[in-house]
Amino acid sequence: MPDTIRVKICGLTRPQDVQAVADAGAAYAGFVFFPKSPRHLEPEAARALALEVPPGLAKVALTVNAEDALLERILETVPIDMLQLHGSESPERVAEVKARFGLPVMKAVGVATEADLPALAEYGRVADQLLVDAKPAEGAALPGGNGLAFDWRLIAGRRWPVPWMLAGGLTPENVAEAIHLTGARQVDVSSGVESAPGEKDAETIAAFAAAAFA
Ligand SMILES: O=C(O)c1ccccc1N[C@@H]1O[C@H](COP(=O)(O)O)[C@@H](O)[C@H]1O
Repeated sequence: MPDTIRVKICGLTRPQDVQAVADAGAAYAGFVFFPKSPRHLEPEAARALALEVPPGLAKVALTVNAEDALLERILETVPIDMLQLHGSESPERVAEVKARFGLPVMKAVGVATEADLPALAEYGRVADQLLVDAKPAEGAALPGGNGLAFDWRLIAGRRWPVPWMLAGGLTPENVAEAIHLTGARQVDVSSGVESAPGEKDAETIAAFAAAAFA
């Protein structure tokens, strides 16, 4: 893992979002394939955006409990570098997706209390990366992308066997404190850099990255 902070901006929907993410010096650009999300893209639309992504910026496909047919359709259409599994996929399913599709897999794990932490160690044995996100409220429509933070002190000083990203309710205003408290070397944001659900804001993306790198 490089010494500098790596930033992921998730839920890009327009060519200007790709440009803003590249200009901000982010390391990952995320595309959401989940129809309930305001950031959802069909694979053909994602392909057009992915082709605009410059080299060096990794393209991440976010899915939620996707079946093989959807993963196949995405990967046949869109040049993707990493899969982000953001549903209730079991460790066995994570291992299966990794083996079947041959791409690095990042598994999102929701955290609300201490009781959620063992899952991180468990998924850390099968995933290539972990995404430590806030656990959504009971009955929430989306398993992520809700702008909800968790108590970062829960993971202060914790380490896992694979690289991990911090997510959940991050903004330009709080990302430096989140990094300081948790020791995260990678951060992921979606709604915290939007002017409206699904609409990324270039200035806020730049401000987020600058605050993370500071
Ligand atoms: O962004 C979405 O629409 C989304 C939909 C379904 C699952 C996850 C989603 N986003 C991921 O959620 C976290 C936190 O987002 P936020 O910054 O709190 O809005 C992040 O990892 C996104 O990749």
